[in-house]
Amino acid sequence: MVHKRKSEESARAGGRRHVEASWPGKKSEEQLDRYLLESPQPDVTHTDVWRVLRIQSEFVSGFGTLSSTGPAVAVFGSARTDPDSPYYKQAYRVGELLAKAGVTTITGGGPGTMEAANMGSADAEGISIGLGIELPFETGLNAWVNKGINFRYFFVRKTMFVKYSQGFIVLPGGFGTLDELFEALTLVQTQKITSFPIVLLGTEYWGGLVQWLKDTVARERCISETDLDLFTVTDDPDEAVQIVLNAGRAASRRPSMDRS
Ligand SMILES: C/C(=C\CNc1ncnc2c1ncn2[C@@H]1O[C@H](COP(=O)(O)O)[C@@H](O)[C@H]1O)CO
Repeated sequence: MVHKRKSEESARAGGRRHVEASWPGKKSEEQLDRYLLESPQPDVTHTDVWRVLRIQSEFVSGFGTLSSTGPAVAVFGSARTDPDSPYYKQAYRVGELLAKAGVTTITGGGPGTMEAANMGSADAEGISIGLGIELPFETGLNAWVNKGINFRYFFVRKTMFVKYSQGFIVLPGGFGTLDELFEALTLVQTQKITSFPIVLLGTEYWGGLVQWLKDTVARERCISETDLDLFTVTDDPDEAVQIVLNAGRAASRRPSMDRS
């Protein structure tokens, strides 16, 4: 069982959380952000141009805050995972193991799986980063993040996950988790990033998707058979962490791993 109260107190009392950048965002601003992703409309097109500066500043702020990040692994999974769920406990264990190995845990900074991984890391005295996202329904960073940033743009935030982590461990999740998983798979498949381990934790949960990738996606030649080797599936958090750490060590012996 995880020690939620103890760790909440230690995270809060120690004042270790450091939220670097946050944009509270008025409603009208949020609406304009939504327009950015919609088809061009005459009355807001000119604001898109100015919005680029806002996007740019989010990149600058993210790079600035995270540039000192040491070895790190990103942990993903459902925002809705209940503390009683076995997935929650697994995420906690992943964070704990990473911290014990001297590796930073990076999550989306939200509830559920993210909270569990951040808690496991914080309880083991690790560096526990949360890359939060501004949402119409505000959830805020969880209490176990000791270094946090709030992003407005998902695509800026996703760049940070890839740039500052050595691999992804992905627990059961919904659209958000699948988005993060498939972004990484696409980047590795297209060799935009190399030596990037991706581990799926939960054979039962991921089994159907993996089978579909094999039986339909690969068979229809929408991916190649070798693309199925770009990820590993396990039920063991220790093995998941080991796979990512071993791959990281192997990569660090190679001359270049530039993800800029
Ligand atoms: C839905 C709820 C809260 C949402 N809060 C989030 N905070 C931070 N990051 C989030 C949040 N929701 C999704 N994410 C990102 O996507 C992944 C989880 O998405 P899923 O659809 O739940 O699988 C996660 O890894 C985050 O990076 C309150 O229930």
